[in-house]
Amino acid sequence: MASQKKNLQGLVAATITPMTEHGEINLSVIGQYVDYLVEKQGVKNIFVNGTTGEGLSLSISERRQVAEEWVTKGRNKLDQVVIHVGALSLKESQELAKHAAEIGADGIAVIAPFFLKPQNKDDLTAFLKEVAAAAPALPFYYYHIPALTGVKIRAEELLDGIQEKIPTFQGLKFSDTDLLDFGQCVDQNRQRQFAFLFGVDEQLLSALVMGATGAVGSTYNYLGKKTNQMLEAYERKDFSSALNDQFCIQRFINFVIKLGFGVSQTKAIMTLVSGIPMGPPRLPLQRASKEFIDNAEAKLKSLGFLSFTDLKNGNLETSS
Ligand SMILES: CC(=O)N[C@@H]([C@@H](O)[C@H](O)[C@H](O)CO)[C@@H](O)CC(=O)C(=O)O
Repeated sequence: MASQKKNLQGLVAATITPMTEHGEINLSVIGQYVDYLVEKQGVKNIFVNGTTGEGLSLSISERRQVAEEWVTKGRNKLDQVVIHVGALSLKESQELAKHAAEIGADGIAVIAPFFLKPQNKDDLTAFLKEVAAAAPALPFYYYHIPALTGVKIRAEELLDGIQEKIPTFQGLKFSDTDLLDFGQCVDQNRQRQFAFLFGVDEQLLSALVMGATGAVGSTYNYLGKKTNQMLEAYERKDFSSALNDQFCIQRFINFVIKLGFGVSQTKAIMTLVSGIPMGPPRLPLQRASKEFIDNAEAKLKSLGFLSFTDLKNGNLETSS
């Protein structure tokens, strides 16, 4: 059984994997990154080696090193460190799950294998069960991100009876806009103590209404403070303030989505806002353009997310 840890709730930053200019993982800035999240953004939970962390673009050895560094540097500073251990190979996924347990992570998460795909709920459950069994003392989260995996099995369907198959099942990270599916996951599992972590940052307020217990996302790296403000307003039932905060966050995300927004752009924005060099993304992703960074910076400033005094001398190498 999973050890009784306190529930994962509130904001969880989907961490970026810092890289050197030569494209190697850069562990040397992770300590600084932990302090930034805790002190500047008020974010004390992290999700490592997921989409934002380019987990699937790293070698197994790199994933182990990155996970270990976050756990080590986060000790006594972070509340929970969840490691994404999903992989196409069951064996690799099990190795990473086992490793996460050995290094003292607080939980593991797994996406659906996306090349030779599970055809139905039973196939997917069978895969997840084998991974979870490799770390029997760790809380297990299913990471639902159908737009990227192409696996469209509804989360509601997957959750039906899952704890009988996977005793360590602890919750769902739901990175999709289907609020019917999300709402039904919550509704049908009210008697269970699952964590329902929403993964579409620009729609978090709607998901809170639907019963989200927390959120995992890329923007909490640099908009954590603003999003925490929204969560606090929601908690005290000040829905008008919460909506204003969500709209403000949406204005930024809407703006960058129109410019073209993904992991590369997240790395550039985080470098700009935190001053910690995140480096380039790994191929096939390309660096964010200088034009994108200039526009994003202007928008951050106009929305009050960044002032001139906040700007550090981040390494803003760009493609042009
Ligand atoms: C597709 C994608 O990357 N989605 C992000 C969101 O945080 C997303 O960047 C945000 O909602 C802006 O659209 C997260 O759900 C991903 C995530 O949690 C992860 O990096 O594992």
